[in-house]
Amino acid sequence: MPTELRATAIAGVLELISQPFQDHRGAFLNAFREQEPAFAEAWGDRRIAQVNLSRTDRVGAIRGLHLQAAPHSEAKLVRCLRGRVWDVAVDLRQDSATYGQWQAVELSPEQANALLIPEGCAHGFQVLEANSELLYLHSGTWVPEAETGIRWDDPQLAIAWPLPMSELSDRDRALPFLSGL
Ligand SMILES: Cc1cn([C@H]2C[C@H](O)[C@@H](COP(=O)(O)OP(=O)(O)O[C@H]3O[C@H](C)C(=O)[C@H](O)[C@H]3O)O2)c(=O)[nH]c1=O
Repeated sequence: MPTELRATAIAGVLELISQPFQDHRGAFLNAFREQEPAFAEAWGDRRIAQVNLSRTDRVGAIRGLHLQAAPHSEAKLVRCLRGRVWDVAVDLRQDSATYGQWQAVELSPEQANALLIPEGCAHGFQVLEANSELLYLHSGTWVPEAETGIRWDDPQLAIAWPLPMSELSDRDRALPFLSGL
């Protein structure tokens, strides 16, 4: 079954929904296939420069909202391998009609979905099930000096996180508000 591509209200922020191949042994999923139309349309001719995994244990924990500043902007394709997360993209492209808007999608292995966060959009997520694990495909390499982001609780964004925030890194606590960018 082909992967379905679902657009959101933010240009370039796309949900990809796949159909795992199930049999008596378990399941098999095409997590990325450059020649499949949905992936070709979503990822285009970007390269896969880096693949990351992260595990976040506590329900309610938030990571983000992060992006790399130009010229190190990168796209991310994010998939939940274990547990369940509420995944958020925030449009920070100055010239975008949806600047300052956010979109969220629940990711889980059961839903077999992934979220594409394009260059210029910040990414973050909240853990809905303990010990949730994410897989990231990055179109660019990590450049620590280019790392930036905005506060998860920015009043201008008013992101409707589903749970009370239970854990946050010191770095994320110190991120600026949109008004401070
Ligand atoms: C992103 C990254 C980090 N690191 C090192 C830096 C730290 O020593 C450690 C944890 O990094 P950090 O606290 O930035 O991890 P997260 O808070 O999960 O950040 C990520 O989570 C948000 C939601 C994202 O979208 C990005 O993928 C990324 O910013 O891994 C690396 O070695 N390579 C990397 O590519």
